[in-house]
Amino acid sequence: MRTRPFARDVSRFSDEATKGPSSAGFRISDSPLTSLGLSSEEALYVELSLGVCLFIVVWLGQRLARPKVSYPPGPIGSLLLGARSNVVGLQNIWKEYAKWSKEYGPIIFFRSGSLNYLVLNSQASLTALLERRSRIYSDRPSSVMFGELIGAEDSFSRCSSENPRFPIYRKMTYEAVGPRGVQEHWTVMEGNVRRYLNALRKHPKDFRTHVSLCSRASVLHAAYGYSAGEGDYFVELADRWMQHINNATRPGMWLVDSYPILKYLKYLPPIFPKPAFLKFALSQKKINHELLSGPLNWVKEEMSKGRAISGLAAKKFSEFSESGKEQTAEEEDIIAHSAWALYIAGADTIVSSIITFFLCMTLNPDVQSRAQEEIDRVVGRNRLPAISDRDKLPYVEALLKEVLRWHPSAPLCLPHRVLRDDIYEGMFIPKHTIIIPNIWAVTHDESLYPSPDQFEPARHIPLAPGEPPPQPDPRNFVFGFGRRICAGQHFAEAALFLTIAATLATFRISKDEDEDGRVVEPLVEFASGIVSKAEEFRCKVERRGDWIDELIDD
Ligand code: HEM
Repeated sequence: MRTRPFARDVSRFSDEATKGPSSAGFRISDSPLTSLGLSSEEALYVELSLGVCLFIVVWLGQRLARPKVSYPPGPIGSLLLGARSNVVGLQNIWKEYAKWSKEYGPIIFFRSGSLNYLVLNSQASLTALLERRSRIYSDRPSSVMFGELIGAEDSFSRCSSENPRFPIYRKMTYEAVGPRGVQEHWTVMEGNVRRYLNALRKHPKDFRTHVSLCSRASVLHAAYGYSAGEGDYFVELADRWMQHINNATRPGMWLVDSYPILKYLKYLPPIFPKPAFLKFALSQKKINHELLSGPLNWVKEEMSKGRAISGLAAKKFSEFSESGKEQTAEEEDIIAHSAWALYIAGADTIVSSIITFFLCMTLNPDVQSRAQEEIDRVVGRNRLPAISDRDKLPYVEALLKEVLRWHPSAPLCLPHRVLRDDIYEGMFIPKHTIIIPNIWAVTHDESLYPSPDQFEPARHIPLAPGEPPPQPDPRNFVFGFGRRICAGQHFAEAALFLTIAATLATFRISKDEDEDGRVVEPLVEFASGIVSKAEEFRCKVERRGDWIDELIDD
């Protein structure tokens, strides 16, 4: 491993340097070389030459002491842009990365400007690095775009693992939506699911809009105790934010991150047109501010009127006022960012998975019938499935896992960064390399999931009672890794189960027909971006019978 043995002594040297030559008591005429008959100028030249030789010897020694390892294989790309030119602009880049494995192996290294990237395409490398070495692999890449230009470096999902805020964020969200905290939200989720079913009954073609409102309403309530309704401003704002940012967070997207000098273009006089990346930064900054402060101001206003509200933000504000401690601006900012993280990270990921579920049901009528048969048998037709039914519905549970596997809503996870130089299987991974965990490649790895493109929930059901399922649980990958694992996994699973089970209990999803009665095949394509959703596709959503009206009436 490469070490820097002199780094620790730097402060000592700089201390002496600041004292200056007189305090160090050193004068050129004191040099022992002058006693050998050399003039003071000659002594100075000799000493400088010796210094340079010593530096070269130490530098060479360090390089030779470094183990003989090479970088992992990968594409080189163009001279100026590195492999950035190979990745930016490609659709569904996770598939391209997975294909690269055939040429380079499961671990791929490439450069773009000043940045190094490492794509991990295999379960083995993800587990070995991001799980077992999570202490050094849980950092996030710093970004000129999202840091200096937008000012989001301290936000939860972007902050460094060394940022003192990081453990506080994790603790706050764990309390709010971890295995115990999530139970407080079940009733609200069930209410939102019932409203969603009602909307679906009235306007089945608009299922995407109903799914989006249902999921966003649940996370808004968990974060701020806010109840969202149709046409809600905060729901619309989060949708706008997602559309704006989803593609913008792709690794290698911003040239200013690879070439930070470009940031100085912000000082161009106004007569020059503003470059597109600066325009993006400005509008993103504005919308971030609106999202961060809007719902939080609503919480403060409600609390100032003496109204009791739930949610992470109100709970934390109340804890401060009850303790009698003055809350600092920094503490308020931490609460704001924790609540914001739930609001932002939570909704679109759930929406993506539920829309994937609609697509899978359109394509796989047999799977749908089998799940409905299980629900009818276990839950009956007199009530909607509740969270307490989850253990009793193994096929629905397997279907949920298969939705997460078939199209993970965050196919490339969020990027991690390694804090120091590392070596893995004889390959050198330099400090600050950006790690791209290719979740999609793992959930479509033929050796783990035979026929990976087929939607087959049975792969998650044990062949005999008490045995483990035949194929790995995709939840071990789709929610991320190590210390950065998704903070809302328990919340997400509960929301997904309730929405999927209730939809199956009450509606039938099938292929649509055109005006001439011909079957329309649904489009099976997914948008690129950090959260990837199925593109618009046609399907038919019908009530399973009149009896469902009684179940879903408010
Ligand atoms: C199907 C639903 C969801 C999926 C597939 C998902 C997936 C992920 C993934 C892959 C990451 C990155 C993990 C890593 O870097 O290793 C992540 C991070 C995160 N997720 Fe989720 N997520 C979902 C729902 C939610 C929900 C409902 C919430 C909150 C209510 C949430 C909150 C977060 C937060 C705060 C982070 C950042 C964690 C950090 O940086 O330390 N997620 N999620």
